[in-house]
Amino acid sequence: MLQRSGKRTQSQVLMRQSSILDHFSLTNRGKRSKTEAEPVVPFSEPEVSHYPVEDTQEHQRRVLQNESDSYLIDGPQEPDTLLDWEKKLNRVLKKHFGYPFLKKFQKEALEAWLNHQDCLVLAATGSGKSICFQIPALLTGKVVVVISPLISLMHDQCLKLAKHGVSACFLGSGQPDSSVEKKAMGGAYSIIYVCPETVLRLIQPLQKLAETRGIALFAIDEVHCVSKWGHDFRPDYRRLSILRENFSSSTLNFLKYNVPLMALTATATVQVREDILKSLCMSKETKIILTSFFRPNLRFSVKHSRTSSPSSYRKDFSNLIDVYAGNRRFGNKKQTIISHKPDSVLDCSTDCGLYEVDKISPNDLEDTDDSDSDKDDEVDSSEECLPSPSKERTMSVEYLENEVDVFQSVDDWDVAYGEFCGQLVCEDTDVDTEKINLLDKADERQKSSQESLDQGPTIIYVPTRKETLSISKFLCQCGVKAAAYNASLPKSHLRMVHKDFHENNVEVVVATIAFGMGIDKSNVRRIIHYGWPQSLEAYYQEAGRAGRDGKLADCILYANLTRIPSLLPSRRSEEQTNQAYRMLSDCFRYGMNTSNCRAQKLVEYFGETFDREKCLMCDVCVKGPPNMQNLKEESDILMQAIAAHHRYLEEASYDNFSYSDVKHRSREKPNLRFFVSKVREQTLKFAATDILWWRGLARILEYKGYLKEGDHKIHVQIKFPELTKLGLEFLSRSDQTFNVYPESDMLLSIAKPKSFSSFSEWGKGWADPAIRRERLKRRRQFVDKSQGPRSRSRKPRKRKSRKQNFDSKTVRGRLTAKLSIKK
Ligand SMILES: Nc1ncnc2c1ncn2[C@@H]1O[C@H](COP(=O)(O)OP(=O)(O)OP(=O)(O)O)[C@@H](O)[C@H]1O
Ligand SMILES: [Mg+2]
Repeated sequence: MLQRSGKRTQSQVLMRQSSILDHFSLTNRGKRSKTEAEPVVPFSEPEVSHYPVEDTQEHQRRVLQNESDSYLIDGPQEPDTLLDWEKKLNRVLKKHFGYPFLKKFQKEALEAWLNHQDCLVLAATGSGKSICFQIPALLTGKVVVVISPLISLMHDQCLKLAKHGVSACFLGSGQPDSSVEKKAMGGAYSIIYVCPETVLRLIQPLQKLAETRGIALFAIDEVHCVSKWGHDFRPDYRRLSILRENFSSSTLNFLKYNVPLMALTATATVQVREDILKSLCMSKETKIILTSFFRPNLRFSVKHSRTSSPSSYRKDFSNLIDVYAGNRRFGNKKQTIISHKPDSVLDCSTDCGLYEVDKISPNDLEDTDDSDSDKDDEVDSSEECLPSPSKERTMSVEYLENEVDVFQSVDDWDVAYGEFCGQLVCEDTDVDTEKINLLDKADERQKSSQESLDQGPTIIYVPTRKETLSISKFLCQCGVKAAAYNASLPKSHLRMVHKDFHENNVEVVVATIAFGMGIDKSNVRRIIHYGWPQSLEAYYQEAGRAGRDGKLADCILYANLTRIPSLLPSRRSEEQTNQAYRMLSDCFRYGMNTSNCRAQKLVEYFGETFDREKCLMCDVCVKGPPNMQNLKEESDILMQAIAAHHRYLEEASYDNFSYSDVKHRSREKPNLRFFVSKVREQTLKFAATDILWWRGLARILEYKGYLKEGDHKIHVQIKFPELTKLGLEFLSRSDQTFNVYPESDMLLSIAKPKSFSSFSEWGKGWADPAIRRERLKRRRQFVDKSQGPRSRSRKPRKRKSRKQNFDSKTVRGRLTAKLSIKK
């Protein structure tokens, strides 16, 4: 029975010196003989129950025998054993995980837990956060409840634990499977993974579990999902404050201490951290364990690409194709790339280079479009690649809308519940500690900047579902074992791709963000982002799938650097939209950066002070920044145009721009393009300078605090520039130099002025006074001629009327008119 106890204050609780014994005081547990042989407990795939429900007690006894270190469970403990808990930890670590020692942050997290403290662990992707919450179960024999956002993640972790001899189960949010759930609540598993929706439903049974077997810890993994300011907000995570309320010593009188909360993430900005602490009602004494987010073995780079067509694919993936398909392409072309078990849903044949999901019943397809009208012209639809006529549909590009996966859904697989019984297997851990240590040294990293990568798979992240199919199809046609992964594909397919990926049967997974969090495969060698990510949090989280064995890995972002990225569609409040724009803007700036070490930019984004000068491996560190340029003249002229328009300097000496019609036009909010047209009009020298270049300069000026956004909204790139006070000061200092590194878009506009111009040649011509005069002259002649009898087709007349419209209404039209009047 659960009883309410008299209230005990937190300070009273904290006054008592805690000891490890407090954690080991088990209830309802019979003593066991140390000589008893360890049972061999079979490991099961999800949804296979090996123990009938009534065997729960017996099962629990066996689990405890198998998993926990006897001296920790059975008293009485000798004093030296208690003091030397580190030794015990190391023993558990070696026995179950095969690691020689704990990392510093892991030890700190465990110390916080031993002190009954809540703790927030912020550590890099792949640093080993999971062990922080897994070990308490092994040390105490109590249960650890882990709240996790995805079935796939929970499944993978249970599977790993089973191999490490730890029993675990996962409870998704689908139809409850009473047997697994009941056994879990009866204490049959050492670790229970549960999605937030389900844990909210299970509060009472969990309270009972806390009284019987005991709950050592609530771990909230991927805790950035709590925050509205994060990149992966889940409303159900926010309701997890219920854990603090319901598992505190003041609510449950059998508890001496609150059940500690351990929250963990690899991607939380300072704002997100504060939100987490508040939203989960974590205690004021919460220990914050902050380790470096820096991953010394990841080689970051950004490349320009249109990322939109097979011609871009050919160019951008040629290296990848060489790496994986080099031999196969020129060797035995007819070989079967993947030989699967007969029931596999995946098949890949090089005959047509197609990796297709075959014979998927319509019921399996969710959120996909039935019509074939949504054909993608860019995708090769040669006959052999088309789905065979069948009542059952074949999955192919034609059936997918150009939809996006905005977040990873909890039920990303076709299983909702699973149980895994621990059986120790000796596993080779891929972690090359020596290599990691080497890569932590600057000179070794510098050497690695040119090194080629070891063998291992690649993940390509794309924004839309359609691209997952078109790119994986393209790669398969080139002989690469590639698979698509997006939330609209059948869940059985997704599970199979996971399996094949982990078993090294797939070389490249082309995925939306649905294949993000929790992918813990040690030897992923490349993470390619093909298109702008929506935030640096998401980018770093996904990039973190690479090089988890500590060896060198590439993280390449291909993006169209000439385009301002847009937000992917999603339901957002106004506040969330602003935040989403802010995050996208940070991401855009990361791509535009040409002068700062990429790794430095990334870790500083998460509030870390980068303690070394550079990573020495990223594209910026290797190539070095471009030449610095003194852009004082260009900045002045742009800012003068802005200042003149906004009447800041109306009577001042900057009357190069005599805007008599400022008042008239002040109702229109002038954007950057407008000011650039002013500059072009006034200064012959800049008549042909591309808008891209000015866009870069405006961004730099905004970053320096000289310009600000004029419409008080958040844009990815400054849109309606206005001068700040600082900008006015800057403008008034004529002697000053303004040395800056041109950014990516500026460099591109210089390197390829034509192809990256967002003004047409026609438009550019209007900006050049000489060309404009010539054109107007020709137009007058044309008009004179056309006074006579004429026979005209409809099209030119239409064009003319559009032009007239343009002339009378738009800014450039007015400029033209003004100039022609002057003339
Ligand atoms: N003390 C240790 N010594 C060596 N390897 C370790 C240690 N702790 C964990 N690892 C290894 O680190 C890898 C990553 O662990 P884990 O999945 O817990 O990372 P994570 O920090 O949770 O990453 P993510 O943020 O991506 O979820 C695991 O495969 C594990 O084998
Ligand atoms: Mg993790």
